[in-house]
Amino acid sequence: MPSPAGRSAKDFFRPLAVGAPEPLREIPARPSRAIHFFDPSNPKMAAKVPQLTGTVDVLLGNLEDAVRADNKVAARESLVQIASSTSGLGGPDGSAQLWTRINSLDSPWVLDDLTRLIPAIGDKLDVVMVPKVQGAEDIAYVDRLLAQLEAKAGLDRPILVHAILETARGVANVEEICGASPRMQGLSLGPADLAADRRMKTTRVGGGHPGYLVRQDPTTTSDGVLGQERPTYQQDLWHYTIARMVDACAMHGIYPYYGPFGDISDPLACEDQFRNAFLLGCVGAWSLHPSQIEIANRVFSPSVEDIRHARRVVAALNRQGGDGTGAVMLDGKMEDDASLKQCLVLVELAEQLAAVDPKLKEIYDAIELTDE
Ligand SMILES: CC(C)(COP(=O)(O)OP(=O)(O)OC[C@H]1O[C@@H](n2cnc3c(N)ncnc32)[C@H](O)[C@@H]1OP(=O)(O)O)[C@@H](O)C(=O)NCCC(=O)NCCSC(=O)C[C@H](O)C(=O)O
Ligand SMILES: [Mg+2]
Repeated sequence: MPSPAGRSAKDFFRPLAVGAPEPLREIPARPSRAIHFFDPSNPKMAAKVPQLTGTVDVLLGNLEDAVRADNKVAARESLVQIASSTSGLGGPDGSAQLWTRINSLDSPWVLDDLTRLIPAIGDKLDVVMVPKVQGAEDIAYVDRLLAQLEAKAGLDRPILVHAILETARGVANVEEICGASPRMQGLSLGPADLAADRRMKTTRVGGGHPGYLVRQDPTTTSDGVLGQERPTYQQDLWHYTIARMVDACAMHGIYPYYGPFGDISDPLACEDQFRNAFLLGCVGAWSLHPSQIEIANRVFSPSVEDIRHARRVVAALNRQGGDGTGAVMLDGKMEDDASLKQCLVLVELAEQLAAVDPKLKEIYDAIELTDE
């Protein structure tokens, strides 16, 4: 059966242009806890890039929304200059990955974004983020164009594609978007555009809303008097979309991310939003301001307690049968093959992060298990 993008299984991993690099069979699990956005046309932000390179997993030169229309060309040119001159940025050996967010596919800038960036800095660019993706057809367009540009530039590794989920149609088509190309690296939630497209009645960039709540039922005392206290509980506006995104990504072996949290002055609520996403299966989030990098790095790294517990479960199941099967009691709780699999997700993530983050490696290496 053809894939949604129209390719049969046998052609799925064929390059889309003669001379283009072979598509990857598996998307590498490169740490990307914070995708840090900067406007390359803003001299102050551009000047901060070299010092951010050692502190963040991904630096993203943003060309789309938040870049003024009269700065689009300057942003693109500045990104070329930054990528060419910043050591440790981008490419297979970069200490920080280099991503860009191109303009939307219906904009007057996107064609020049791709035709300028790929020949100039295609060897440095790890991922191209595509905004406002509606369906597999949008990915197919970018896929073919990238293949042609890669072939022309003589690149030897494929540039990956990341889609932002920020239209109602995009959400409806989320599974076909994830499976549209072997270039698909992941998805981010774009809560601001999605809210507008859905005609939600919010005015924020991500996060919760005090009006979206559940109120406790009225209580009555034994003599039938109505209680005064009716606590309310704020609900998560984004739970449904993030859960759909996580399932679609997991099904296709690619990575889900929470997007932006616009209230820079509320680090606590930002941390909560990021943590909800982490617990639901996301691997990272966007950082819009340098202060959000530390929040994302911390939240999307498993805690010492999580890793200690996960290793204890692995050790307990191994002690029992040697092959990790069966069931054991640990701290009064049953642990079996399924909890072992969850623990392994955390242990593997810790190993991947420790490989790029020496401080974290030291912390994880120092964890002692007391059961043996
Ligand atoms: C939000 C900001 C406009 C705030 O900027 P500013 O007022 O300058 O903040 P500060 O004075 O606190 O900044 C301190 C210094 O840090 C530099 N800075 C600020 N932000 C960044 C950054 N992202 N990268 C690098 N450096 C940064 C400032 O220049 C100050 O420097 P100095 O004076 O020399 O000390 C600003 O942070 C900003 O514009 N951030 C990026 C916004 C962005 O990318 N938005 C787009 C993504 S969200 C989106 O598109 C919505 C989504 O698509 C959806 O639909 O949901
Ligand atoms: Mg948007």
